[in-house]
Amino acid sequence: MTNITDLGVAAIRDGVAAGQFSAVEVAEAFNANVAAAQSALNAFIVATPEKAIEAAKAVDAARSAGQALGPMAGVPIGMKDLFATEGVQTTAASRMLECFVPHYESTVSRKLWEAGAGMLGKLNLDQFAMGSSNESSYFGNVISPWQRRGSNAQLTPGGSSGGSSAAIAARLAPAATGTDTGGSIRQPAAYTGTVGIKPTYGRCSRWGVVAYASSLDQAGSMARDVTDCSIMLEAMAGFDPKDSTSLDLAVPAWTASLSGDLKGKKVGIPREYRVDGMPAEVDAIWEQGIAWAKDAGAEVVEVSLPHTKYALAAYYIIAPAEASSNLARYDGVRYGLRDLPDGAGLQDMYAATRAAGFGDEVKRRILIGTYVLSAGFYDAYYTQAQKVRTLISQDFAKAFEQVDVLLTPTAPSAAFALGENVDDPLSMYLNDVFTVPASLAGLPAMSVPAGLDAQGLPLGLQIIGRPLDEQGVLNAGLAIEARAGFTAKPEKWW
Ligand SMILES: NC(=O)C[C@H](N)C(=O)O
Repeated sequence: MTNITDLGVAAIRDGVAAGQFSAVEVAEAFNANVAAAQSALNAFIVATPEKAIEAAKAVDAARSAGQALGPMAGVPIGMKDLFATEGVQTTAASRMLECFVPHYESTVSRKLWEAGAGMLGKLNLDQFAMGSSNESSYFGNVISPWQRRGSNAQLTPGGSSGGSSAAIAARLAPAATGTDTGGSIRQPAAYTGTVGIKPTYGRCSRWGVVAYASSLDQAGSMARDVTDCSIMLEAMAGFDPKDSTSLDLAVPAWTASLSGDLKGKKVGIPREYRVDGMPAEVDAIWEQGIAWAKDAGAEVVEVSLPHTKYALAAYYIIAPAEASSNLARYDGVRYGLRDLPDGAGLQDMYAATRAAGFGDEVKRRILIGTYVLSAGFYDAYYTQAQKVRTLISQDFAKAFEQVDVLLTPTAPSAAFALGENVDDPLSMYLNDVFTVPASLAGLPAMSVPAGLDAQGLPLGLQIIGRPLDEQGVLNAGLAIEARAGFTAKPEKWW
């Protein structure tokens, strides 16, 4: 029999339901992989093997009693450490929240437990989800299970959901939650040969998710194939009165309607995504993706998204602006770290707490955000960026009059080495060039693994859909997945 830890969400759930193995056996197998990989990969901030076993026992008992099982029954998952989990440390990979143990459960995680999933632990990430490489984590960066052929240089698993992507690729979890503000699900998925979907803004509740940039933050699912991502997203999504931006819409039966047949569909190729200096292999995989879309029956047409070149700049104004406001709550008074130097007054406490509790990248964004919102610069930066955001949304709306989905590379390169961009924030931000436009427009988008580059590293293709058309995105993803036949996995060195 195949190793249990090579199985995905659907296979585990169906195997447990059919009695091929127990949920406890599954949880034990993944718990063992988590423990064995921790010192090498650092994918988890806290492992919770007992939680995984507890949930598995409940599923096994329900099965024995002949009760109906949920859509994630018996599936142990990793939880990005940005989701509040009752009684379990929730850090956002920061010193500020190192000792924060919530008294409540985020809506998304609660829904997953209700669907029968169990928690393997809290996954590492970039601090407050700010970053593209995982190097801003207070708990040390995650190390990708992937390595370049013939090299043991350590690579990034992407970010900010890098613990999630690394854990899935290394078989420490069959699936994991992610959050995506400007690419944090899609880019790590692309770097690790995994699948990740960010749904339409408002599909998943943000209640109980540590806030970064509230008008952009969106939870989503990450797994090893499109079907598994779809199953998990269905369990996570849905209206939540506790989140004022949550969409009051029923969750469609995406998984039951999955189809990789693109006959009658139009796939758009945005001209402006052909940027100078992109590695030839990224271009080549994009061409390959176009051929696969045609093979699946789609008509492929070129479209224009004329304001694309302003997206990155607008994102790195809007996201820090919102972050500077959201992170004002960490003042040492209410919760989180408090640094109260001897004889200090209130202002000194604020300053000392924030100096000690935030890492450099978080401070950089608070500074940028505060600057672009300040009286003299608000119109020049923040208002301009909001106008650009509207233009970008209009570009997409126009393109979607012509086509059903868009196909692009997910990232401008394969995974880079740790340390390579860490002192150069601008080149780090450039990683997000293909992912931020869909974020600014609140559109559903996913990354699907498409192949390996010459160094043996995964490359991903991005599919962007109309608002609320997760189905169209998933179907196009399935069509690409079926043709890419991506089965590569990292060679085990940890
Ligand atoms: N959170 C994200 O979506 C990651 C993005 N690279 C950022 O730093 O904002």
